[in-house]
Amino acid sequence: MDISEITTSSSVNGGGEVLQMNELGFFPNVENLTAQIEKLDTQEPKHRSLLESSYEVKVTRVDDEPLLSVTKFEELNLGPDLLKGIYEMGFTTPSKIQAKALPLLLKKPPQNMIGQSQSGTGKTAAFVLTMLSRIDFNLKSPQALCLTPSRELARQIMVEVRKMGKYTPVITAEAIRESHIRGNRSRHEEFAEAQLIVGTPGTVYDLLKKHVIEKKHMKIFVLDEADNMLDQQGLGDQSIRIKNMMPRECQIVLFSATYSSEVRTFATRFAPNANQFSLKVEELSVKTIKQFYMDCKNEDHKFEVLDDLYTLLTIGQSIIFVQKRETADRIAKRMTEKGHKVINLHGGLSTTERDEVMDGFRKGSAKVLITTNVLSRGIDVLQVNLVINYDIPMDLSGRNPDYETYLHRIGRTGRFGRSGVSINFVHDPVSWEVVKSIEKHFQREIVRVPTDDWDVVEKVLRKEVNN
Ligand SMILES: Nc1ncnc2c1ncn2[C@@H]1O[C@H](COP(=O)(O)OP(=O)(O)OP(=O)(O)O)[C@@H](O)[C@H]1O
Repeated sequence: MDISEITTSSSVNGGGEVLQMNELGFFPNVENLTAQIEKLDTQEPKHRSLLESSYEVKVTRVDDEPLLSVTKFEELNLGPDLLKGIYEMGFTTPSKIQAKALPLLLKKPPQNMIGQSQSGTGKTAAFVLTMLSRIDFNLKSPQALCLTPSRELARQIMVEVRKMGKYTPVITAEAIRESHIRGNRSRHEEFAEAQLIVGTPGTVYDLLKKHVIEKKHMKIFVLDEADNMLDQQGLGDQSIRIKNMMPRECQIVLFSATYSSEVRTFATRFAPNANQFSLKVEELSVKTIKQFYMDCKNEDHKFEVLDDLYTLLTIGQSIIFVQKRETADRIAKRMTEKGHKVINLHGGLSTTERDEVMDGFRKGSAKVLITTNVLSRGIDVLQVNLVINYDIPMDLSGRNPDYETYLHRIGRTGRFGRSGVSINFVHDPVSWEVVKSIEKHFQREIVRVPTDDWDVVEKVLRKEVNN
């Protein structure tokens, strides 16, 4: 392909335009950056409250009763012990997904749910509250089970469970690979009493099979990041096997920010007769996350740009996503050699190392985290105001965009109405085409920032990040 003239069949900037190679590489010259950024600024007011936010959610109900949406947590008939926990967490008002989904989730008899809402909008609290309110605290046996794709997310959800359930007598257990030498209590003892379990599918399946986790009293089964958990190429088999072990009357609750159409079809079989929440594709990306790209000349230049970015700019807390573990290790090593303080997390580390790295990042003792897709979903660190896609997320072929992963990755910033910035590094025609496809798919502009004018970059980022 002649990369000096790339024709896009359609783009959000207008279809069929011819994009000229610029002086730095292959990529189009954005005529007036300032104008572009000003245009972005007018798209959505900053810090719009989530409750007031304009995105539309389509609700498909299993019964004909009018849709009840609450404005206060008190309207949900939760026990005073749960309300106390919620308020202590600083949750004064339910978010949109909580306001609409909780009345359906808490219904008696229970109904299944396939829930969707944008990243960082409070889906966790919706299913955690449901799990906690379904438990009979007098019965010391597993009653609520939540599966997640990563140990980091399982641990994070458990923190939310323990905060929310602080004033309840709930007994909890994490079903993730063990990272410590166990004390006197065996896993058998721990799980025999645990009422609410959060874990990853491999470990949960193992514990169910060995009857360490008893299943007969299970009342609610939750899949967080459900599209990922049902993915037939990945965790789908294990999730299905686990679901088949649950009692028939168990409530099935699925939540994610994304569902491809195939996965949604499968989800409706997995959770039959479910109330469904769905978002239009153009509503999927959070408006307070500004999306940029930097056109690098080649793979090596990407590293130079990264080094410059962290040398010349003051950046708060940030996550750099790469496609492979080896890249994470390599970039971390090179950044450290350049004097940057970075940490690195991927599936090749031991569980203890993973926990230490994540805990350090959450505490803020480390500001720059280099990682793979293992942390692309669900991780909630409110201070993260910049996400860098050092490698653009692509499918296994390495040529096509992985739209869902893109959305989840950039969703690690801009949590719960906060503003955030994402920067995509493009370095060849494939990565450029992929970024253009992503822009077109989500119908949200991805604006070029230069790699050679750091004053402009600083101005742009400072403006967005400090807002
Ligand atoms: N009602 C609320 N009031 C204030 N803060 C809230 C409320 N609900 C959730 N939050 C906070 O918002 C942040 C994002 O919530 P959460 O992690 O549940 O998002 P999510 O929708 O699950 O995102 P993702 O799709 O990335 O997993 C968390 O820090 C959470 O504590």
